[in-house]
Amino acid sequence: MNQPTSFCDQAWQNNLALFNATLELPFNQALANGTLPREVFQHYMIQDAHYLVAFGRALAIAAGKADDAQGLVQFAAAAQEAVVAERELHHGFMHEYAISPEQFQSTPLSPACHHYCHFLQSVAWGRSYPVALAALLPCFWIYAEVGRDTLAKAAPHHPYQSWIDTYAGEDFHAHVRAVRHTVDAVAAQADAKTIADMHAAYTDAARLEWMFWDSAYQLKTWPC
Ligand SMILES: Cc1ncc(C[n+]2csc(CCO)c2C)c(N)n1
Repeated sequence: MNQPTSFCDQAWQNNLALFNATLELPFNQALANGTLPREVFQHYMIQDAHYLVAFGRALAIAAGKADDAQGLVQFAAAAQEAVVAERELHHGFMHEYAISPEQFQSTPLSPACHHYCHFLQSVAWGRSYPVALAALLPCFWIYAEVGRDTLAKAAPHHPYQSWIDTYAGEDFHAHVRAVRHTVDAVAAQADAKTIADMHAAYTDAARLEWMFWDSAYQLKTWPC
């Protein structure tokens, strides 16, 4: 008998067109061929540094909702890593791109970043552990797959090489496999309503990943 499709495999299939559209975004095309304007990467870096803190907070809340010690430890560690990654971004790219701490602090979240941050935190606070994990999964998984795709297409002597190496690297991919494994284990215990809510949360987050890059490429700010 065939193995039933896991939650993660099903979510990936359901959102494949959206993922392919993500790879086709001008931001990701230009990131791969090294032509992404410096101003766009700077804008993205500032927004992403804001995002990482909100993402870390959502992970910490999900960790507190874990129904076993393994989930607690896994997502508490991921929360710490997200914030450590944020500090590394500050000291690395922020320095390289001459973004001062004042410039970072005084730049408001773009509408897309604001939406994604608030979505993650409202799901983490207000929904069950399985639904919170499904909302957090695209952040890991889509970045890993975009990282691999970008590495395959990347021009030599790339200005954003360390970004690509972070997300295309085996360490990060092993981390993503571990998160997927936990999400599948949690989904295997969940009822049909919870699974449907998990799929909806996954798609919302995958769309917000698309919007985050699109917004960064267009240097979007608040209209008024
Ligand atoms: C908008 C946006 N989405 C996802 C990531 C990737 N990411 C951020 S934190 C983290 C987990 C642990 O470090 C991962 C995978 C990003 N940087 N920006």
